[in-house]
Amino acid sequence: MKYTSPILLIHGGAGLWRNGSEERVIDSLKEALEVGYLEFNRGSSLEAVRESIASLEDSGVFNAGKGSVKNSHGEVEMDAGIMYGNTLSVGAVASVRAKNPIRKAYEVLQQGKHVLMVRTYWEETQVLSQGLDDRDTVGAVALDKDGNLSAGTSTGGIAGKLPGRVGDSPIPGAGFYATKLVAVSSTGIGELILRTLPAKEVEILRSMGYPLEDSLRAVVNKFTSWFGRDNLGMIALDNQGYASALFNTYAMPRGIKWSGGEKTFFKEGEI
Ligand SMILES: NC(=O)C[C@H](N)C(=O)O
Repeated sequence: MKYTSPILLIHGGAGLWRNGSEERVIDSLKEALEVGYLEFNRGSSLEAVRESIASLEDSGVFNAGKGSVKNSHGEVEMDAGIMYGNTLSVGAVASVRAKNPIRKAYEVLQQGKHVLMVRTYWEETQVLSQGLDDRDTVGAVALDKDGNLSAGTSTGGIAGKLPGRVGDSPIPGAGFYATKLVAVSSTGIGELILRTLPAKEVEILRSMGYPLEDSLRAVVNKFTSWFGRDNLGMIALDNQGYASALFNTYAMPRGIKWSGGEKTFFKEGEI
């Protein structure tokens, strides 16, 4: 569907969400939309993406930041990436410990010297583990009033992963991507996403002239035909204000806020 800018679209991860409390998840999405949207008053879409993701990281409800799952050594190692479409600037961190990995990714982008930094432990992270094994990755895409698009994703990865394992989330073209035309954030099984680069594929189709919704659908359908179901979710926004969110899993909590209103969904519902 088409929305009026500024637009902020976020997700809380595609998955089974078996033990997830729908109410807490939706409340956290609403809070993140609120916090992120405020940034449109003072910053660009990049800051809206950073702040909405930082809010989701702090909520403890998702597998990112405070709620990150543990690896096979019982430790937390997180991945995050952020991209500003206008300049194709990227900042990403992989296998790190920090309160807000998305802020560290933003710092890497602002410094402009490198794209991806690994294995830096800024702050010890409290492990929240109990009872919420279905919590999932978070991501955001935004379009500000000047027409600038940004995208970002943050995750604790996959529970029980080997130390040093890096997923798709900090890799541009895989876990996120943004240009002057389109912004995308992916969630799902990193080992499959890394081999197929669905965020970049959406960008390619959209830049060939296909509508955003069709581009996203083609990529998710191809992924499902290759690998089966329960492994991918994506959100995307283009510079015309078209937004879309598709997934092949049981649920993908998601929400959108635009100049005319706000919507949040857990399972069914069209963005
Ligand atoms: N649930 C997720 O989205 C996990 C993330 N894509 C990873 O593989 O690290």
